[in-house]
Amino acid sequence: MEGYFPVLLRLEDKPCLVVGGGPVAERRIASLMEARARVRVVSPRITGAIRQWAEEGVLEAVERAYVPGDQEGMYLVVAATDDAGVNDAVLELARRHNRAVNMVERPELGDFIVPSVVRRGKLVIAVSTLGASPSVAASVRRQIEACFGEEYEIYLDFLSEFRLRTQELVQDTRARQELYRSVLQENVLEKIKNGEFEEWRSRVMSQMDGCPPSGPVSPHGGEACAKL
Ligand SMILES: C[C@@]1(CC(=O)O)c2cc3[nH]c(cc4nc(cc5[nH]c(cc(n2)[C@H]1CCC(=O)O)[C@@](C)(CC(=O)O)[C@@H]5CCC(=O)O)C(CC(=O)O)=C4CCC(=O)O)c(CCC(=O)O)c3CC(=O)O
Ligand SMILES: NC(=O)C1=CN([C@@H]2O[C@H](COP(=O)(O)OP(=O)(O)OC[C@H]3O[C@@H](n4cnc5c(N)ncnc54)[C@H](O)[C@@H]3O)[C@@H](O)[C@H]2O)C=CC1
Repeated sequence: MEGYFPVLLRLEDKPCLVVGGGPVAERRIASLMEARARVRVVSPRITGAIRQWAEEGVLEAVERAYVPGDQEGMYLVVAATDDAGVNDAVLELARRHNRAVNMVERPELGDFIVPSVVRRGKLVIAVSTLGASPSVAASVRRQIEACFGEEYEIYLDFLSEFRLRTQELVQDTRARQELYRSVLQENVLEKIKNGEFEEWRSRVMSQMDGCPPSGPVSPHGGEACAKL
């Protein structure tokens, strides 16, 4: 189980097939939908949650045994049945068409494995033990969750906005980097936690807006357009 390439895959609107409709399939479907993939699930039995998603129209559920034609046009495939023969057939056909497959019961045969994930808005932390122990992956994930709270979502949204604004307003690369570094030195996470953030943020952003192009501003709350 070596030689994996960790990536974040863009799946928005991509057709993805999940074969099988048990609890493991349900977990895969939930994360595919979070990535806004177009999910088709094929399985004679489906969990209550999958049924509900189908009724809400957020996925397509085909309630019968898998047939090869189900894979047509699919970008990515999850073989999640409890039948090794079916999972093998899914894998074999997908290989012939260069589709990426996740094999939930013998992951070493598939093309990718699914990590345990912490999401705080734009902060995404994926943990994997490469299948050695999913329980350890979940335990590490819980420890990380305790270290990186919800405040990171607001923090990264702000940094993203600040970065775009500085790119628009400050042409000089060095000045831009200095400005960005100085905002990183501000204790923004603390401000978010103790309720001072919104006021500080609007002050910083309105200083930015009031500046002539190329005029750096100070995020310290000092004078607008002051040189750093
Ligand atoms: C290879 C992989 C599949 C892939 O993606 O290709 C895989 C494989 C297998 N898991 C098994 C069992 C369990 N899996 C979990 C939980 C999770 N499993 C997940 C991922 C992965 N599991 C991939 C490797 C990830 C890595 O190692 O880093 C998570 C992260 C994501 C998700 O599945 O949604 C999610 C945690 C989410 C979270 O909480 O953060 C639990 C605990 C629980 O359910 O609470 C148990 C029972 C306890 C135990 O066994 O540890 C079995 C044995 C089946 C059997 O023997 O019957 C196999 C098959 C095998 O090992 O052959
Ligand atoms: N990757 C992981 O995290 C884990 C993997 N597993 C393994 O994953 C497999 C699935 O686990 P569960 O969802 O708990 O199993 P499950 O037995 O609850 O569900 C199996 C599903 O496969 C469907 N199925 C069976 N034959 C089919 C066919 N010909 N075409 C389409 N669908 C078919 C069934 O209708 C059912 O919905 C098991 O083999 C288990 O060993 C188990 C636990 C965790």
